[in-house]
Amino acid sequence: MTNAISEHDSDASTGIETASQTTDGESVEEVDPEWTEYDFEGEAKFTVEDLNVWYGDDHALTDISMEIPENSVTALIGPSGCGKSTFLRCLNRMNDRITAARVEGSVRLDGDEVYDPNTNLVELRKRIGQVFQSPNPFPKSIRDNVAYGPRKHGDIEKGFLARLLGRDDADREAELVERCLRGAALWEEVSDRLDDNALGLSGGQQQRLCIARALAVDPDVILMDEPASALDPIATSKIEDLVEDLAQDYTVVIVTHNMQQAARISDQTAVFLTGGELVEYGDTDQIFENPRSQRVEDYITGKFG
Ligand SMILES: Nc1ncnc2c1ncn2[C@@H]1O[C@H](COP(=O)(O)OP(=O)(O)OP(=O)(O)O)[C@@H](O)[C@H]1O
Repeated sequence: MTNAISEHDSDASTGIETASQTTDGESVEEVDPEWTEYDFEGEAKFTVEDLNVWYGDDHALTDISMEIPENSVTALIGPSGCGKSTFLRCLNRMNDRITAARVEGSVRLDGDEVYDPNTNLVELRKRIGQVFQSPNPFPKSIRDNVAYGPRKHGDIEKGFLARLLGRDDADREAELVERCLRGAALWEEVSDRLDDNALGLSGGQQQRLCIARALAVDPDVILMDEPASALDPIATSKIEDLVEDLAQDYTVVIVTHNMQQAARISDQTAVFLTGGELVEYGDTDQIFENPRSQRVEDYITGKFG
């Protein structure tokens, strides 16, 4: 499968690198559309076409077109301010919450247009879980954190009223809490204190709890924005192992500043560079061992960024 191509005017037929002039006369390598073509086996979970985002007059993402394969880990890397988080937020329409943000283009999830005015945002965000940079559990028990989404969406009925109406799902809830905590590799550490406050957990445990909370609404996709940046190396390594395991059942898209982490855990890597451009996208091994763009090579080898 060949993904859509960005619309820059470079010479794709020859694959020869071209250069354009910036306003200050500096020569900048132009993006070759072939660098963002990515052939992969299987189905695309997301198909992004001609995506542009502005914050007021600031053009944060420029003509992004790419397909994200299902049941795999896609890493988004690039220097600070290149639009990685903005791109992630486009996938579940979290940019809708930012008044200054304007989004144009198309994002399809399993073929359905995410930006269709009739898209049900509650359903969309049930299908797309999100984990943020800093762990943000609710100040409630471990159990309540995991069960929060299913209770809110009415998938689990619990409490006095549910008991009165004969709809108490206590067993289903216990099963769900265990399954999600196991899915987030946390069960062994907390199974004997499910009613303790989640804020008493370590940072790494809290982040895995947030992953368990995301799993509880049965999503297809998990978006992660630097989920390990606030964690120590041991907690980071647990999150990395977990991300690799999650990709067996979920489509994971992860923003990371840590290039070694992207190289370790992702199947494919998208490199965004200044100006909000997707400069190169492909198999992670290829991107790190044999990048086609000089700018990507310079970024990966630490010459800039
Ligand atoms: N809420 C916002 N309002 C206005 N401008 C924003 C907003 N969020 C991001 N931007 C701008 O959009 C551009 C891209 O930001 P974004 O946070 O997506 O980049 P990033 O690559 O994720 O950066 P970092 O790695 O530092 O988190 C930046 O110029 C940023 O200042």
